[in-house]
Amino acid sequence: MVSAAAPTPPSPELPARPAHSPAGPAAPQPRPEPCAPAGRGEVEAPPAPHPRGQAPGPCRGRGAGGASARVARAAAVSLGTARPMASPGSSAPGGVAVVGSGLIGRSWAMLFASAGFRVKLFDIEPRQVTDALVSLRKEMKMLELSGYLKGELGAEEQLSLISGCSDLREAVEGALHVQECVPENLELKRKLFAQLDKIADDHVILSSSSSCLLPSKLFAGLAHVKQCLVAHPVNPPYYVPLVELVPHPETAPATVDRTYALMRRVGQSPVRLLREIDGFALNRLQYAVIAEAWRLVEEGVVSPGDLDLVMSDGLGLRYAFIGPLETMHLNAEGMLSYCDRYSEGMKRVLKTFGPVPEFSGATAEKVHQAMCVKVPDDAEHLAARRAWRDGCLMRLAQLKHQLPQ
Ligand SMILES: NC(=O)C1=CN([C@@H]2O[C@H](COP(=O)(O)OP(=O)(O)OC[C@H]3O[C@@H](n4cnc5c(N)ncnc54)[C@H](O)[C@@H]3O)[C@@H](O)[C@H]2O)C=CC1
Ligand SMILES: O=C(O)[C@@H](O)C(=O)[C@H](O)[C@@H](O)CO
Repeated sequence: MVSAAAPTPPSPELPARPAHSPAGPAAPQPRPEPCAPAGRGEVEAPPAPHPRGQAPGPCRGRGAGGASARVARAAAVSLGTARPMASPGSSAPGGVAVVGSGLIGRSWAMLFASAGFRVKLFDIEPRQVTDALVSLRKEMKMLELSGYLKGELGAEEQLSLISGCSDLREAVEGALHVQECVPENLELKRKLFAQLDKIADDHVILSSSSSCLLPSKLFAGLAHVKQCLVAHPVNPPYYVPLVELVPHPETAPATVDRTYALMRRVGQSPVRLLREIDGFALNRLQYAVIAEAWRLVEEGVVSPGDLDLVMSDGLGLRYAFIGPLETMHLNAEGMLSYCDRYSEGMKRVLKTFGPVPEFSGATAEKVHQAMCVKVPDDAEHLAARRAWRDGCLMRLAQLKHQLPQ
């Protein structure tokens, strides 16, 4: 097992957090006690869904203390999801295994560590683990320097919770949650979950980060299918809190409840899909938008640059605070009023939508060239633009927490 590599100088790509920020750099905290002997602290049952639009913030106060935790535990007992808490006096929430140390796995590792979880990183390519530990250190030190590190622990404390593993069984041993983050390939994921199925005990949650593979295909035939679900993040998960929880038809309700509670505890904003559907909710919405964006450019209606401005300087500003249904509700005298006023127009326009694009050929070239004029597609420019994007997302998240809901 390897731990985070030697310190590397932080690169402050993020704008410094304003002094009045409510969530300044985390003060050094005592490192949480080792997990209880069972190695599995429990995450309480899901708290009441957070008030509309009030995405949970960076983790604040964790462990089993406080009235809200007692209420949550009582709920856990009633839900039958309560399991032995960590030993008295220790608030260590237990261990998480991240399988696949690429783009998404690294972000998950940061999130779980920010909430005090021990994180074991595994990858089929050992170099991916060592690279991950180096890049996590750089990013977390930079976040702390600029005041955007999540959680109560300092960067060094959080980094000390993250370790690399060269053996899958070792990574999963003692974990209360496994987050799979391997490439979006059904056979690859099924092979991995078959391995996890042989290792898992009857308590651990087996979760996939899949973008849109159906749980009924991912987890078919597994002995621990009741413990399986998809927890689909949005890139980059550290900066965009939404997580879609998508159950297999046989997923136990307690599995969804425990994952919901875990996601809230690490500061994410989980939503529950009541049944599986190809593409889940986020990518069905996203692909509907992408498809019409593509058609508008392909048909010469608008340039790629102006198309993106329609979202970034138009719809996207509103959607950062209210969703499409509430937008309708507020754009008239309530939803019914909106439907009275605009449904005929919506149906007329929707009937003009063209076929599913191929996303290839001349249009792909045209859009690619337009994107490269703005962001050249070499690694350095792409990384710099992602850093700029992440800085904007962090400031937006900070603003959302400061605004009354
Ligand atoms: N990149 C994105 O924007 C988002 C991706 N996702 C999903 O997250 C998952 C991972 O995506 P990325 O992190 O972007 O991929 P990635 O390619 O950056 O990382 C995948 C990692 O898995 C490792 N790997 C491959 N086979 C493995 C195995 N059998 N056991 C352990 N490790 C293995 C690879 O070495 C690599 O390090 C995919 O299912 C993807 O659809 C979800 C939301 C957003
Ligand atoms: O866009 C995202 O961050 C997520 O919805 C994803 O699952 C993937 O990036 C997806 O868009 C790839 O099609």
